[in-house]
Amino acid sequence: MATTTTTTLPRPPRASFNASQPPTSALPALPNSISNRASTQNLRKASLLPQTPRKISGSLPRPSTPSLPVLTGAKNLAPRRAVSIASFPQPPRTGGSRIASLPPTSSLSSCNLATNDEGKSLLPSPVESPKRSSVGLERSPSSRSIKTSKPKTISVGSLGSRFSGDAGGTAYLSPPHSRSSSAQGSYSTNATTIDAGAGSGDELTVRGRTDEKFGEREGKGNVIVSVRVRPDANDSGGGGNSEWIIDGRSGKVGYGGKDGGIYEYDNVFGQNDNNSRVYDSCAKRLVRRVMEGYHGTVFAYGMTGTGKTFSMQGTTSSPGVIPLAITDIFSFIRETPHREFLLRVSYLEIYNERIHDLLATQPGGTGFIPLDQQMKGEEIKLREDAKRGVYATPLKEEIVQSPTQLLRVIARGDLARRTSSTQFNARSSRSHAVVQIVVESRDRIPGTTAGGGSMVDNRRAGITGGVRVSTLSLIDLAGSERAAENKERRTEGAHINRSLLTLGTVIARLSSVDKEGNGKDKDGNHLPYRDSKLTRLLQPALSGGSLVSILCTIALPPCQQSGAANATHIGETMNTLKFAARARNNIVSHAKKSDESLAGGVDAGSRVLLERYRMEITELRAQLESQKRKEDGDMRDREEREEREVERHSEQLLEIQLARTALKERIEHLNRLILSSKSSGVNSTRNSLLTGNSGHMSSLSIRSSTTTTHLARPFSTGSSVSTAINGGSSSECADDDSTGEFGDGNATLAAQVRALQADVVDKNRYIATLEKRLLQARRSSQSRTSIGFSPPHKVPGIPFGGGELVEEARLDVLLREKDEEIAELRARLDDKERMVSALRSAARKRDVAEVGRRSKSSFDEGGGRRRKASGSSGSSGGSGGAVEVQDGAF
Ligand SMILES: Nc1ncnc2c1ncn2[C@@H]1O[C@H](COP(=O)(O)OP(=O)(O)OP(=O)(O)O)[C@@H](O)[C@H]1O
Repeated sequence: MATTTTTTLPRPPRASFNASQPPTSALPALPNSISNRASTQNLRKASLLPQTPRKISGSLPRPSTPSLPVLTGAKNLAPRRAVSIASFPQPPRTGGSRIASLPPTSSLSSCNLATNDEGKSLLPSPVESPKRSSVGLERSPSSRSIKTSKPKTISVGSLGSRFSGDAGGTAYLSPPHSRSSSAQGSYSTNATTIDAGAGSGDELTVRGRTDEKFGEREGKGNVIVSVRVRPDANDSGGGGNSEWIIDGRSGKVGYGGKDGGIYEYDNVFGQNDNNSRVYDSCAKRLVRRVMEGYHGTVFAYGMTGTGKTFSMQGTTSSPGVIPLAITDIFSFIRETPHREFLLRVSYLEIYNERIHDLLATQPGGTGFIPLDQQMKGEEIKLREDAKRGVYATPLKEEIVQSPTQLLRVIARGDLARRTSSTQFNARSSRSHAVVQIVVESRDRIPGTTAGGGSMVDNRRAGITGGVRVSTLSLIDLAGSERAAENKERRTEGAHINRSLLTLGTVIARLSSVDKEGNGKDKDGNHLPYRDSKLTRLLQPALSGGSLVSILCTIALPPCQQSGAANATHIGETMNTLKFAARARNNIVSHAKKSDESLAGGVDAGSRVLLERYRMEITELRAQLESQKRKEDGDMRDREEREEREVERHSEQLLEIQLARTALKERIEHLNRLILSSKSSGVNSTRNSLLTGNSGHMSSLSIRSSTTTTHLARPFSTGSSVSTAINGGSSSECADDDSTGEFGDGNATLAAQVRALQADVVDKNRYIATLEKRLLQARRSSQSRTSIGFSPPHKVPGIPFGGGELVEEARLDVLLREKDEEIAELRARLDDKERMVSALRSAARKRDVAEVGRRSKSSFDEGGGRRRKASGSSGSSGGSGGAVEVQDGAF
């Protein structure tokens, strides 16, 4: 996973290791302390040296020389700073590549062995019988035999006997084998040939390499105890530690001085062994087993400043057990596609016998809760139940999905962890810190009994595989400090020491635990797990339910150190070595793969999270589906409603269409009416009657010419308009209006007047009709508007109902046109009326003139006759004139 975490936590630099100041701080003395050489020997016999008849395979190739190489201390080793794991760019992949890049491990990292002139060891040899030691330990079928009181004795000559003997020390062979440690006899694991499923259930059993010539089976066991020697920053390599034996090949560490002894471990790491090698040998297999379903615990033990935190956390350039384990966890997940995993992590510390949640955050996730506040709040307690074992509650657990995320979470916890400056470590951990990674896993495809369908189908059908839960605990213990200067440090130190002492006691008494596995020793006394929070928390691991790897760190006393400080340092180092030896001998692990809990078989309260999530997902899915069904139903209803709406709208549209068509037809009809009234009948006929009218009338006629062009013909000047002076019906006039009564056209004038009057009446009637229809059209338009039709779909750019508005607008335009037309017709009627009155007055004048002319001519004719026939004719003419006047006054 190519993630990078480059943030360097603002952690104060760790103090450089001061080799000139021996770490006189003490781990609590083991119950069986050794005070003198004799007692050392006894101790070896009694407890320190492997008490089980273990078999160190004598058949393994031995180095040609038994002499121990000199421990070459780190020359001018620069002080190193322990950095939080958050500062690691990305933990390098564990595996072959890393191992290949490791610097060669010294085949035997030890101090100069004190030898005599003949080259014989001057070490106070605990060897009692080379024969016994060379044969090694015989493994008993029962792991309990490991705790027999038979002491294991090892000759110095046997050191390194299990190694190839590469003098150059460049070939680092398999780490020393582990010993049997299972009560059921299924404990020792081979690095590559574990068959977890074989044998008794899921207990680890060894499948390969049972050849007895190898004696004890090679491979790693359920309990691995390793010792790591921290490089001495100031050691010039001059051999100041000549009394110490550090044999990485044989896994032995010894002290040849007073109260010394040699102890054997699964791994011994010297100054050249880096964190990567330490992880590979101590924890890699364990981590993989945890991923397969076993519980696993790794813890670092040692006095202050010896490198516990350095080993667990590491540095940017040399990541420790925790980041490397995280990398491996995710590698495993990647390599196991047929299973699905859920990881949750918690991080607690035990400080002054109180548990603090290092991941606790304020409500709402805003910031870390200071530990002081936590102390005031609800106390975190340890509880125990059959399923979960011992656990702390309430404790925040975070679900993590990537190595980076997991590293960040742990880095956050590191920041909150208590550290203080001690005499030997400027940033000494003052608390025991426990990272717990809970791994839940299950098969992606449930077994064939599950129905064989797809995973989704099976889940839908409620068929699910079981969930396996395992826990990896990574613990960095606090280092003790005896000579604390201030009170706070002393209080801390007292708590630390007490808990470590309890741990030592429990481990020491594990050897006497009865086989029933009830946590009591042979005398029926309970082991004092409850005497400290640390041992209580470690109880499941120490009592055999888990794979265990213990890394004990020591620092050899600086060469130049002497006196009391040196003695204290040596004493503390020996205590660590004894603790490690006891742990190795006494802890019995019969770790089993945890059961796969089936959803149906587990009550809701204790149901594993993965299963709970799975159930929740199923429930949510069901909810989603029912919601979808409901939504589909709603959608169908809505669609039906919309369809009905659309139908209604289209019906309404149709109605509008029909109404519009009807309106159009009406308008066309009106137009036709207007046109016909303009183009034929009244106007044309009657206007034609105006032909020959006097010129001054033309101006009146022109107004009508917009619609009747033939009116443009001017009246001929001097033409007379005839009037039916002599009576006669208008019809006659109409029939004969072109010639007039007198054949001179004057008679047509009256006919014209009549015709125009008829035209006016006609037009008035027509206007009334138009007005009536317009009124009707307006009313129907208003009624449609009030119905409030809305078009089914909104036309973009036109507001809702825009189609109707457009239609309305068109109708309005038409109505306006009609109004204008009516106004025009009225104007024309006015013209015509004026024309009629003008004609009338012209006719009157003409009639008057005509009457005058006729009177005059008859007068003239009467005077002549009177003159001719003696006559008195003047009176008759006057009467005649009176008649004309009467006639003329029509
Ligand atoms: N194997 C090592 N190689 C190089 N430097 C080391 C090694 N082990 C420890 N150191 C250095 O020694 C110093 C003390 O180490 P560390 O803090 O890990 O000790 P510790 O055992 O955790 O102490 P404490 O119990 O006080 O917390 C650190 O500066 C660390 O870098």
